[in-house]
Amino acid sequence: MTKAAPMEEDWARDSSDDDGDPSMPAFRLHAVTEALLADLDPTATATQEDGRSVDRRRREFGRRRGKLPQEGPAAATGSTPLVGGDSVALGPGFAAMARPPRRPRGRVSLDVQDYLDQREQDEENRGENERPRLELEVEAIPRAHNDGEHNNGMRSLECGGGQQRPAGELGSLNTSIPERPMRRVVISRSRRAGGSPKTSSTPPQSQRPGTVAAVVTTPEKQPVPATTTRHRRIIIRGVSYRILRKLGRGGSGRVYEVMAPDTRTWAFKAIPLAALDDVAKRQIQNEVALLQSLRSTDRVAALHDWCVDEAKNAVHIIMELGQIDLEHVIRDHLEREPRLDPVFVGHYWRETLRCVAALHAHGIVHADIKPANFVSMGGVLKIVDFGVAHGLPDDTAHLYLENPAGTPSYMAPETLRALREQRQQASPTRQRCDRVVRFGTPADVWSLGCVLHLMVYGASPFAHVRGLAARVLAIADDGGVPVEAGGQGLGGVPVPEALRRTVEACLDRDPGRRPTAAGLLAGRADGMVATEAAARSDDDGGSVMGRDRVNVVGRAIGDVLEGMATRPVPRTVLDTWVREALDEVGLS
Ligand SMILES: Nc1ncnc2c1ncn2[C@@H]1O[C@H](COP(=O)(O)OP(=O)(O)OP(=O)(O)O)[C@@H](O)[C@H]1O
Repeated sequence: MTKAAPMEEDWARDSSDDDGDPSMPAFRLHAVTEALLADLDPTATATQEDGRSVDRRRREFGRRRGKLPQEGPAAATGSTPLVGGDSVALGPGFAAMARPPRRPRGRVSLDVQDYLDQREQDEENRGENERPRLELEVEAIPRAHNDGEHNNGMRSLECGGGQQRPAGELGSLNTSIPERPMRRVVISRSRRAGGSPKTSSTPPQSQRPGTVAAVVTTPEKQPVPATTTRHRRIIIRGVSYRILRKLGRGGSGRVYEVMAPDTRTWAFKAIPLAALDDVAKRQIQNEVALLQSLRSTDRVAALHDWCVDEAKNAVHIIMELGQIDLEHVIRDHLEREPRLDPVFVGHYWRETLRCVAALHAHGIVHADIKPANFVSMGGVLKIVDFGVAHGLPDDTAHLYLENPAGTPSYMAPETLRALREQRQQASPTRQRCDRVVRFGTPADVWSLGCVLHLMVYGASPFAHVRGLAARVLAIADDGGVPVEAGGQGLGGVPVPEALRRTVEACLDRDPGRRPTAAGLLAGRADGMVATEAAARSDDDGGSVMGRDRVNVVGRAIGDVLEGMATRPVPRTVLDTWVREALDEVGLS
């Protein structure tokens, strides 16, 4: 059976992929990996390499001037264009880490440059069979959990043929995962050098040294994959989608906007399997299964199609396309007007509540609620990313998870505490069944409270705590210190009492005392916690907006008009907006 390495795909070769993503939780970086990365001294390596390159070039010039004898077959063989890069590999300790030879700086005439490039390439080609294959071995970082026991060791993934698996067969992927998994990462030269490959002279993938194809251990011809990507296209089960742009990137994969032959646009999520262990693969299987079961739920991005592409060793998902995620909505809003805006907060608070209530009604805990996982679709928010979501067994409020996950700043204290205990208990001899965590719908409500806090105060509740470890500790602190919501919101705007109480109720350290999403929606029209104080102070019987009714109505109508001006709004959505605006001020 052919050992397949992850393929470098055309659509994935997007230089913008490499930029830092603030929504990517650094938490997922295993501590050991962090330490190893900290050990790297790329400057030193580069200096040595530069030194070697300079020597080599000096010798070369000498030879050209006839001062030194020619050596090696490379000089005699004709030219081989320098394209792609060698498969570099770093063993443990990264002793072998080498940067690609640098081009000489300064004024070098073109022919000399070409000659040097060719020379370097020849040297590399000559050494190809002599050098052991260099590989980067890093700690495997399974998606969405940071599991000490399962991150060590070497991992290899075998998968046969280039056929797509029909839906439902993800679990039957032929994988071979030894006890101590370790991810094998091959870095092509173009990536390491931080540039994109030459487009003009790029040979087919199979000829390019240094692309991942070059490290497939068997020199057999690769089968033609059922899913192909030429000219930024992806073919999924016979349907060819044109890739239009990248929408986002998360811990598990990248999301692109694609267009089907009938010109309908969709979101395409590509989840590479190569970096995942068995547990993470089960999570993806779980994500797809949940998306399938939630097809009829109007608050979830609908699954359109999916497949496992073994040739690319990835799961490909086609789903309903959203225009923008809530993280960007909030960021744009705060940039435009860094002041607490009760209309804005009220609208998106109810939208997020509705999404989460819909999931909980289906007995599902999302487990990774954060602004980036709400996407606006036709004027309403829907939830994406069910990678770590779980169905609750029967009618119980909690389930037991081996691998609780999420984004630390939005994770509930009980989950973080359990994770900490897991880690303290973890030892190579312990059984996996020891490491389970009680987890339930209140954890999602905590995360919702964090989203609300962000909208009201401009930051998540523990954002002021510097450093991830310290922040995790602060959130998990069970010293009984309640989270207090301040009286002044963003821009010094006074926070309405009900809004403040709602933040505090959702961020109650005791999961049992938190309100439920459905309960909040069923209570007041604005989805806020009903409090006596709020009821007394608000002359409309409890609406948080009561005191500034006229102003709020005006702004709500302004928002509706603004929304209509920027994009086509279906009548049903418009009706919803108007109803909500009226609800907000108690006029419905
Ligand atoms: N259906 C969609 N329509 C539009 N954009 C989307 C869609 N799904 C995802 N995105 C964008 O892609 C980003 C990453 O998607 P997603 O959260 O599914 O990836 P992930 O790898 O599972 O992320 P995470 O690290 O949160 O687990 C989202 O934050 C969002 O901006």
